[in-house]
Amino acid sequence: MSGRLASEYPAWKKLQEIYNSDHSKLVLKELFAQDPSRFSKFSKEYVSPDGPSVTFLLDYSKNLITEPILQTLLTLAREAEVETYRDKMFAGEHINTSEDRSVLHVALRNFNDFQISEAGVSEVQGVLAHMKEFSEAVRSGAWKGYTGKPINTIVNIGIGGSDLGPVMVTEALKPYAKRDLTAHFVSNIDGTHLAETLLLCDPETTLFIIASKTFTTQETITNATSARDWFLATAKDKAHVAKHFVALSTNTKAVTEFGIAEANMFQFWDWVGGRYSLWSAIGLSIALVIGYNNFEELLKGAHGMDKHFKTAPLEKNLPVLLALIGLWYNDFYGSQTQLLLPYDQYLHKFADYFQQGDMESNGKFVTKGGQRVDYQTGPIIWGAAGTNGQHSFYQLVHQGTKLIPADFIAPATTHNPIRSSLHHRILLSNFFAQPEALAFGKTEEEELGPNATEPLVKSKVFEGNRPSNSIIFPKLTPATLGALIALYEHKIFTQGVIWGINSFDQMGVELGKVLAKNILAQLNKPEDVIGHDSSTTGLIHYYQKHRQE
Ligand SMILES: O=P(O)(O)OC[C@H]1O[C@@H](O)[C@@H](O)[C@@H](O)[C@@H]1O
Repeated sequence: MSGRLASEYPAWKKLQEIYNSDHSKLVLKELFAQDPSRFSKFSKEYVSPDGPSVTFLLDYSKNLITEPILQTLLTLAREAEVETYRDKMFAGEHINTSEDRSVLHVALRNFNDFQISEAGVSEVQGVLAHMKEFSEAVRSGAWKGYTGKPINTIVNIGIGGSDLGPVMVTEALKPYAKRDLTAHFVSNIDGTHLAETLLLCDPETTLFIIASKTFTTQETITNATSARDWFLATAKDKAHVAKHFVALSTNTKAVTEFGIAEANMFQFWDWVGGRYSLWSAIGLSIALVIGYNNFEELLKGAHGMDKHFKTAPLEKNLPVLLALIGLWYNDFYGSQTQLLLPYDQYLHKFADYFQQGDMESNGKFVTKGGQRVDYQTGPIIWGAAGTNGQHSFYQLVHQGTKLIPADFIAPATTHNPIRSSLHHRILLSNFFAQPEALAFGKTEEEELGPNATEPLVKSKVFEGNRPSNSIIFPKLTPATLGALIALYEHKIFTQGVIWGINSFDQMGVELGKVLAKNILAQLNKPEDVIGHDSSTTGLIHYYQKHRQE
């Protein structure tokens, strides 16, 4: 039953035994030498079941696994009832127990395949139709600003899940963008973020999209209020707000109180988690930038992966395989982090996006049953795009003292084939070379030359045996991106079920918010600063002494 300690499952204990007795024998160079069919055994092609064509190859052969280890990991998934919990999610059961909510981002991209009865699900199509109509009106120029000019700039104001998804996807799908519609994203409460953005905007031609599930988030409401003030300083009449401000939210009351008419609100529901919300009305900025039809392709690509996750047997289920391999390093090898390395400049926000997606979902130390876990849960996610990382942090990945599993992700074809795709061939040669170097390294013997000195030779050794997955797909299309995002979403889900935690709440973000609110009320005068430790008090006093308003 999910909510149990993962360490209690028989397969977990078996994995620990295997690790203890065998891990020093798991040497990639030898595993590949012993088994010429290792690649075909440990790689799988995903082909979308229907809808827009999506294919990719997942090669997981460069991992420190054998067939028996993989089988034991799969047994662990079965003991943790991953399939049952997956089906509960798709059925709309309230698997987000702490908030008593269902978890239904899959319902946002459901094209009549899954029967889900939950309040709001039947409204999804209506909101999509509203998004289509609105985005087409803005893109065509039919939607006019208060002086009759068409919109040429959009500013999405939101934070966390109401920012990162739209930012990542609009960057990733830039080749599909309407280039004369500029999109900005303001998230940080730091006034610099808004101020610098407004310098690039004209009130007559700018549309503000206020994206907030709760519509109470301090950063977003403060930024939205300041943006409205800026707009009204020129537009004067409050009635003009209707042409320049729309809201994406579950909170109709707060939206209308802010001054945005219900007709300009795009609804979603409490069963959409913030970090799973780009598929909902939160995706409006995506639809505006790449067009509604491309947005729908993104949804369909994700839906294809949902069907795969829902129906493929565990041993062929790609999100499950990624989850199990990641768990092997996280819980038995003691790996603290997981790299996401897209060799595609358009995916330069992919790791940022899944920092929230993974770390807010699985950064939990208590099971659903309230027990403190005695094993590691969610990994630290990090990464960078293309070869940039190679010239900065890869040194540590290759020769440092830590084991850092990495996912390499790349398209076979570029959207920018300059110089007959020369750049892309160089990029991909690195995409192929890095996992090879990580896995197989370079020995002292290979390094010995006529003038070799001992320390120099040692410093040039690559121990190798550093694991990675590689994902390669034909081209970065909206549907392919949708499938890739859903792949990682379901990986996170699978790991969360095995660890017995609730991947769908985020209690850990609350304490800081409460403390900041209290401190904000004390910032005026030194004598107001009470109830803190000496460090916090000292820091606030220093600020009060040096600030200039
Ligand atoms: O969309 P709103 O409600 O403004 O929330 C924005 C973000 O707030 C944070 O504190 C987290 O809870 C995130 O999961 C969420 O995406």
